[in-house]
Amino acid sequence: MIELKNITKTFLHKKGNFTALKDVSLFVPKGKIFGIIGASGAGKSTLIRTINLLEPPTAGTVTIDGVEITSLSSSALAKERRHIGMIFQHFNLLSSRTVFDNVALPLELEGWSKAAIKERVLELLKLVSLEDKTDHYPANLSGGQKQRVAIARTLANSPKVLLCDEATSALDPATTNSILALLKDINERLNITILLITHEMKVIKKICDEVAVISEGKIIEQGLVGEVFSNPTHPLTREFILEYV
Ligand SMILES: Nc1ncnc2c1ncn2[C@@H]1O[C@H](COP(=O)(O)OP(=O)(O)OP(=O)(O)O)[C@@H](O)[C@H]1O
Repeated sequence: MIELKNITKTFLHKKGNFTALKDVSLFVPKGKIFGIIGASGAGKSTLIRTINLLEPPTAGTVTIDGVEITSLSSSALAKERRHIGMIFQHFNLLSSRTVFDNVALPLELEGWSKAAIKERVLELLKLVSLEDKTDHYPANLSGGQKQRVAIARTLANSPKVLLCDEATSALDPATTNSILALLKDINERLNITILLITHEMKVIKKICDEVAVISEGKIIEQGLVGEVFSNPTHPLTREFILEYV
């Protein structure tokens, strides 16, 4: 479903270039939850941003559901991007819009009718258990509620893939668990493939089917979560597991 082949990303600067991703290859099967774990500065954010080409790779290809998006024109890419949802650590909601209007935004941009928007937004808010907050503004919501709004908004376009950029890192442990449970529920109910990045092994253990460990821009280990936990081959993977247990 998501295939990265030989992705390299070099940031070009006058003071010197920096290669943040080095020959990264990954395959995320349809309907699975795939986690990428790494320490600060390992290249996680850069990697997840290359998947929807927010950060175009310097070399390598990205293929989503059979479409190699790295070779598309900008108009074709804009169309494909609608199938790729993304949520962020700091939610990225519009503070001047209510919960309802935040979720409605992608549908307004697609030219949906008012009646169809209302039906869809209420359905999405029910899915994330926020039916009672439609008229609230983001400033009056908890962190977990804000992330639920962001999830509902990104699901509005019925994406095939959901990218989660440290989606629970700003949340307390109980709220983290409820958001992870929601992501698992969405994955199972809507069959959406999820790729997430995190610095916490408990996130991987809780919902991921497969995991890759990234260090200094390279994937140093990957496999099924159960197998990597029972038989880690790289010292850094062992460190992450020890922090978890
Ligand atoms: N625009 C940029 N120009 C130059 N270097 C960059 C740029 N963006 C990221 N980097 C560098 O690339 C490396 C990887 O950064 P990245 O943000 O992907 O790491 P990360 O694993 O997500 O870290 P964190 O968990 O702290 O967010 C870092 O050394 C960072 O300084």
